[in-house]
Amino acid sequence: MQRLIPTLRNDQVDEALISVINTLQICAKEISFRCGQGKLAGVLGSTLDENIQGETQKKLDVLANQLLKDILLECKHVRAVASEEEEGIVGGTLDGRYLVAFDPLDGSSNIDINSMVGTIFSVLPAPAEPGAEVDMFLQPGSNQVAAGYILYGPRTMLVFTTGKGVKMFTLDQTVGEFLLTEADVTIAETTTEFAINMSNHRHWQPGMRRYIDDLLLGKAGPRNKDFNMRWVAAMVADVHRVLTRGGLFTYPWDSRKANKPFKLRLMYEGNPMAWLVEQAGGLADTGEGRILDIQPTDIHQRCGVILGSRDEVTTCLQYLKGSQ
Ligand SMILES: O=P(O)(O)OC[C@H]1O[C@](O)(COP(=O)(O)O)[C@@H](O)[C@@H]1O
Ligand SMILES: [Mg+2]
Ligand SMILES: [Mg+2]
Repeated sequence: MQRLIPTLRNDQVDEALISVINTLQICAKEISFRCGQGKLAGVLGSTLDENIQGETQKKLDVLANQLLKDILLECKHVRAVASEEEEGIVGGTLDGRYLVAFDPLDGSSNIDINSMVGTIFSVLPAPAEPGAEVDMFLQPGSNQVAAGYILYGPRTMLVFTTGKGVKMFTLDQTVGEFLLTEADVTIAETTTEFAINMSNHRHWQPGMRRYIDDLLLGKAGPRNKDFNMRWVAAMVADVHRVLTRGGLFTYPWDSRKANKPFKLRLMYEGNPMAWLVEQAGGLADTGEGRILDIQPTDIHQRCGVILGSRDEVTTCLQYLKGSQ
């Protein structure tokens, strides 16, 4: 099985970008080890702090964030990093060619129950002139040069794209290396599986309610087929399932909080996952357009997410537009 660096070289990925991805896989092994240790290393539970998103930070959120920051900023090709857990950006090498945005630990509520969590990353080009201001990060997802995630599950996996399809690597614990286990991931066009937090049903827009209600009617309803539902409560694991066996994943608009109609963050969750899904032949939309086309105005902004199997996403969008 092929190792990470030779695979990247085969794809003619730029050496500086290879170095950034290599740095990310070093972080991944360290975070994977800490997740595996759990209580043995005293890393479970919450801190007394809240992050910039107003959410309680878990000890592992803080630890993973610190590790990624420290290790990435040592890479001379990294100009700056932006994290879900940091208010502003953190500068690195002033003439570094890349910017890295990350969700250090996605699915934090799963940490203490020993369920799946992951790290999501997005690499953007830095502007030609040296410097490090927050505005550099405000680029649409279509500008990404690499994006992916590390899933800390029963197996630790590194999944990414550099614009040449989606590749999956599995961490071989015996040699401590990521080995290529899926060279060209493709999402089936049709599916009978969906993922949504059903407890928010009463807060969705009417179109989304009608779409999900029709899925639940199965063979007895207008869709004329039975659907299965899954919800891991970690986008990284739900998207991994979609990439592996198809499906639709959505965290749509909801009316619970007037000032926070969306939950998922564009730069750390929406964009990297959208690019992966598109590279695997699927669709990724906000409900009003392609996620990758959004021009960000804030590094912490949130967006609606509907992604996965092409035909199912298209059908969902038709319900939202009231044409179904
Ligand atoms: O708590 P809910 O409504 O099930 O939301 C789960 C969603 O929240 C998230 O966990 C947010 O990620 P963080 O753990 O990084 O805050 C997504 O990964 C997931 O899809
Ligand atoms: Mg997250
Ligand atoms: Mg997180």
